Amino acid sequence: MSCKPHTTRTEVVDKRIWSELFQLTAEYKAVNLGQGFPDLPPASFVQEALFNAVNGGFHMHQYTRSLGHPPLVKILAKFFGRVLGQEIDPMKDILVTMGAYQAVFCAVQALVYEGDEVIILEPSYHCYEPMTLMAGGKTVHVPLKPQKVTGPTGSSADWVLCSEELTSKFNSHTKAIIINNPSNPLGKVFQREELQMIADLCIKHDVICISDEVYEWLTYDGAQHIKIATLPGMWERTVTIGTAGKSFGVTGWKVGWAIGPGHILEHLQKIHQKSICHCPTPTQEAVAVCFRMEYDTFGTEESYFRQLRTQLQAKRLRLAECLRSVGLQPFVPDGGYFIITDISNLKVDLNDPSTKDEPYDYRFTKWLIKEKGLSTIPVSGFCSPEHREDFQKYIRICFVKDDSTLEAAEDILRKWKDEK
Ligand SMILES: Cc1ncc(COP(=O)(O)O)c(CNOCC(=O)O)c1O
Repeated sequence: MSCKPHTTRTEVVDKRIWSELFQLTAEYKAVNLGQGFPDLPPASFVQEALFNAVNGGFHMHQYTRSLGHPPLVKILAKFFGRVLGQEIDPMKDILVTMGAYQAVFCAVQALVYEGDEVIILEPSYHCYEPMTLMAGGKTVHVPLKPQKVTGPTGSSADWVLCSEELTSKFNSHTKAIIINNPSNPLGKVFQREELQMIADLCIKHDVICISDEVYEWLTYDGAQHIKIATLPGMWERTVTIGTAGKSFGVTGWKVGWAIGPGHILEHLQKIHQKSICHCPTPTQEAVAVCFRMEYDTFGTEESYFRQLRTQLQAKRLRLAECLRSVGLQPFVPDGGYFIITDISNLKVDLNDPSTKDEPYDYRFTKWLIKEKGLSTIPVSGFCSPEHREDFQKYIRICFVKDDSTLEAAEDILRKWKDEK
């Protein structure tokens, strides 16, 4: 064994439940409400855009501009310039990445140095912590706390950010805060007051905000998505991250982006150029076509994003009603792809000795796959060991699925209820 203290940067990355659950889901052919991808085809105009790109001539099959396909960065600058109310230089203020995942990676790798502290609000998307640790940073976790829920249904708005606790975590070592709005897994849409609290602390302590907004178009019941980069003094210190995967229902295309001031983006661009260098040309061309079409209808009845919201709102309601009807307590999300539900009143005999040392929700989700054929995700898997205990009585369920998939899940849950 090497005598050096560290042999790899991956030693700091703990094993997460994800791949194990995906494997079990496949092995048991479970109904998959676990992983966040639509199991239905994208809109026809989206499919046509890729078809036309692939048949658009030889240059569509060769390298394009490393930092982003020119037609794509141009329409992203125009589209988000309008949304952010900001002049955006397509060549300096944008980086196209392999999904939002790589945009987060470039931001953390570029901006977090050995010993820097990064504040992460929990439960949080699972890549933030390992990416920070691999960059030599230190993660500082602030849990969102559930307010007392009266009645059979909670809301993602019941999970609140404690001002005193957040304030206490900012110090001279704090380099960045990563926020996810709307959030995964809670579906929380941050209110202006909460974003202002975060902004005030970032400005006071000269901290960068990495704002993961992949669900930016998916807010329900009139909830408003506010981009923190639009708050006074925040454009110059915010990296705003998005993805075509969740915007156009094409998670397999892996086209994401980071948008922010050139003095920050130049560093992300260097990480990208010295790691993967190029993103695929055809999918970038197709996403550019989709955004040009949406630009003309944005905010009108014909807007695709508005129609997508309506379609997903109905699926969200359907799943919430099913969960309530079988005695579960869902927290109806104001945004995103997922509903979390409290499972503490479900009495099941988790008699699998192989999982006895795992958190309760890990054990429950494995039992649900093996015994009932339904795949979900444990919420404590979105938490650091420090707060994992507080989140072990919830599971995450994806409602962005074909109606036939939702129906299969409803049958399993209702049959289970009748057996009890
Ligand atoms: C908050 C967040 N950021 C980033 C990403 C990654 O985006 P992309 O697919 O564009 O890399 C995702 C993708 N969702 O993951 C599926 C799941 O939680 O089951 C995400 O939810």
